Amino acid sequence: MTTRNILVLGSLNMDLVMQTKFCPAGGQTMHGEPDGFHTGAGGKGANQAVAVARLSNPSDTRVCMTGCVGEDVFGQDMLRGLKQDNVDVGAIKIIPNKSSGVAMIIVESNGENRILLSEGANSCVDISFVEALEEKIQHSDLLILQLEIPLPSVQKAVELAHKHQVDVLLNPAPAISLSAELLQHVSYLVPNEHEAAVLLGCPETPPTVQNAEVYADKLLAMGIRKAVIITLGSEGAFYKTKTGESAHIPARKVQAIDTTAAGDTFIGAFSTSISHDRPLKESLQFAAQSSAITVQRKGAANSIPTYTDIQNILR
Ligand SMILES: Nc1ncnc2c1ncn2[C@@H]1O[C@H](COP(=O)(O)OP(=O)(O)OP(=O)(O)O)[C@@H](O)[C@H]1O
Ligand SMILES: [K+]
Repeated sequence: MTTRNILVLGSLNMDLVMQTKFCPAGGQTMHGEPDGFHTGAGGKGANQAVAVARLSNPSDTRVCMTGCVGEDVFGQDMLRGLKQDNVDVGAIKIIPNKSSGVAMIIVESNGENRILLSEGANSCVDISFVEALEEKIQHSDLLILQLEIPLPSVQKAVELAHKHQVDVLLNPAPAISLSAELLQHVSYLVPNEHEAAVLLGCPETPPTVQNAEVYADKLLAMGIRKAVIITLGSEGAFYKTKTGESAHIPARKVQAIDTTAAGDTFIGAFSTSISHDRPLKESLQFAAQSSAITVQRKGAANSIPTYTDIQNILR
């Protein structure tokens, strides 16, 4: 059995969530819901690393997370959580006198969210940080990236991966338009429908199952090396490869309770499967199956299923 090494370079954030009947006005102090506060480790980078680790067979896959946290309790907590999930945290840098990235989330009882982000230590993932990772990138089978760290660092990482012929999966979130210079080094581009529309300069008209192939063709034409996979929420996903293979992967029909981390689960499951050279379509079916479990559970990283959960369901 060949061991695969998957490297995730990206963000680590602590979510600080407060539930309240309504938000205080300026200058006002009020109580939130009793027991209405909780914290949860997040950031797309860390969530995707957890997803890969949980959905891999631990005997044949090693997952390494790299990025930056601050010198604070949140940073320590995030490192501890990742270690519990068997993610290698040896390449995460603790930045002195910096706060970790945080998301302050106020959830009103009518379900409306207000979110304030502070990138904190994530902004320290600069070009020199990425240059120091060259050997790690070289010895990886797949590099997973998102856009919650500075863009020049993402560009540098794809260049290093290209230099060492390492496959890159890019989840272009949050959505921005990207240069051909960056996209030409991406093997697998995995946007959701909104990110696909922004990449193509038509944010008002996201793709649907019916016309996703047109969008996938245009994204492939921007230089993607192997495949474009557009996720479509409860409609599943659509993929097209450089060689012309395409299909709609339907989502499983389930009662969704909370779709947070669905996309991260999808990417984690797909990544571990494709890194072991399983067929693309089979890898995407595994991804759809895994994320269908995530949407049936409340929460973010804690709602991502494990390899054993999937085995039990299949049994
Ligand atoms: N309601 C649902 N029922 C079943 N599967 C779902 C549902 N929503 C999402 N999924 C699965 O999760 C995958 C990813 O979802 P989605 O396209 O919403 O990603 P995303 O927008 O990146 O998600 P998020 O930002 O919430 O993590 C879909 O392709 C689908 O397979
Ligand atoms: K969830």
